[in-house]
Amino acid sequence: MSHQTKEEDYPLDSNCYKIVDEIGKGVSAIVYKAICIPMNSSVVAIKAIDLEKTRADLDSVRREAKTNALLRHPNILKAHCSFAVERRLWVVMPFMSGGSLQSIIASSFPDGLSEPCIATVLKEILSALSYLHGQGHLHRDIKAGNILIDSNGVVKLADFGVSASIYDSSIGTSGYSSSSSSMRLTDVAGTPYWMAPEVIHSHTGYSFKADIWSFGITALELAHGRPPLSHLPPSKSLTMKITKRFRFSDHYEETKESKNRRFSKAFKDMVGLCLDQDPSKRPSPEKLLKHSFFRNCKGPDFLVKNVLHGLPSVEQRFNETKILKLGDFGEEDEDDESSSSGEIVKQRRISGWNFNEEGFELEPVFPSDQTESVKQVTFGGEIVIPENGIKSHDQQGGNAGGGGGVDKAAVLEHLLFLKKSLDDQRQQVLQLIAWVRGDETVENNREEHLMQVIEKLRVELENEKKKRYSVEMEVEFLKLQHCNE
Ligand SMILES: Nc1ncnc2c1ncn2[C@@H]1O[C@H](COP(=O)(O)OP(=O)(O)OP(=O)(O)O)[C@@H](O)[C@H]1O
Repeated sequence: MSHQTKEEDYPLDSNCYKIVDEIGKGVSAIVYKAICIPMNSSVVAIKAIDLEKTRADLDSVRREAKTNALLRHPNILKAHCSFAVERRLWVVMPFMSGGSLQSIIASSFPDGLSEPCIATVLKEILSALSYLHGQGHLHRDIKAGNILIDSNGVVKLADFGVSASIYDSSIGTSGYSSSSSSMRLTDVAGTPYWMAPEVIHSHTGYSFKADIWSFGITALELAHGRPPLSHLPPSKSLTMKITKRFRFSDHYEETKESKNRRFSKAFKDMVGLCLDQDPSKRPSPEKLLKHSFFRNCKGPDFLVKNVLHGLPSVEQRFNETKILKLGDFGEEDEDDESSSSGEIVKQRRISGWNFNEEGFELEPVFPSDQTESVKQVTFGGEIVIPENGIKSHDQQGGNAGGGGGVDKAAVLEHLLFLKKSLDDQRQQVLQLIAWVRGDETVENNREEHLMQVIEKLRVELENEKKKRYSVEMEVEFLKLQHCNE
């Protein structure tokens, strides 16, 4: 299996490439920075896809190569060539030195990018989407991780691993529902947090507007630094559960900066349009391009100055995330249903989520909620959270100590559980700090960057301590009350 673009003859032989560094890791692929020796040692990126991990998806891998070879647009990353190397498929592509927007925000913009930067990036993506849809293709995996940027601030949409053409007969009947008047896909593809509701309810079929939903989620991801509900761990079966990974801070706490951020009406309106539950009401890329949010967009230079300037290289950033992951000592697979500690957490279903335009967030919806939802998306109870009577700060506030129907034993159990989670996190941070401090081989500049990371962690730790203190107080209070009853 191999393919090559016509304009340049990149060799289809792995010996012609020299791997320089590892720069990224996806679910089933590793991305390398490499040089192509016969092409004047030009720098390339090689995505080595593990064909075994992609399981039966050889078709989609072929499709990616085929789709990619036919596309031609300034905002779409076109691979030079692809070929099999043992059990991996190497996709050789231009090296985008800024890496993905996801890796950029994770490293340097934890609270998200500024609106002018977001508008500038997203306008380019809309342009790519408009072209792609015009050619009869859906991308199906729009997210910041698939938006790459080069040293000149040029933004490109990448990763056609799950893209599909509605003209492609190779997908066959399993992929389409032909009963509707327009051709619609029915196979589940993409990454859970960014997936449109109709993609999850695959029996109803979906089409181009699923990309618009993911585009809206990507806008929130760029604005907040992470996609909505990303504190809920995804699972392959789309059953999202919180067991041991539930973090008090994830659900209830925002950072000071993110709390104080105000988004423009135009931005909120644009995202609201994309996140309409009814796909037919979501605007096309062309219509979105005319939205006032994109009116005064800047050029690539603006991104160079405001996003890329001072950013560690993509390889440095990748190494740092690897180091930080070392801090996740003993973290268990989120899909692991049989918890080794035997901890049983009661779970409570949520029926979907609402886009809260005012708060600029997707919010979980509980089946018992009486509130009228404006844009509710139902997931048929596929997401569950601990069932302990605590919903949110607002709902919890007046009831915690005053009776009023609160199940105190359950609250106590939940708070003790949270306390344990905070203890674990504290332990992990301490171990990480000790590990980094003890490593004398770290180079000076990296050390400086790591110190900043540590400082951030220290502040987080302080915040966690404060929270822990208030949780402990609450536990004591409830214990007392419990004993008195
Ligand atoms: N052409 C490229 N040039 C530079 N960096 C790249 C390139 N392609 C990918 N990367 C880097 O590698 C990382 C991983 O990319 P990859 O496409 O494997 O994973 P992902 O899209 O984040 O995850 P997944 O597709 O598995 O959900 C990206 O986040 C990006 O930083």
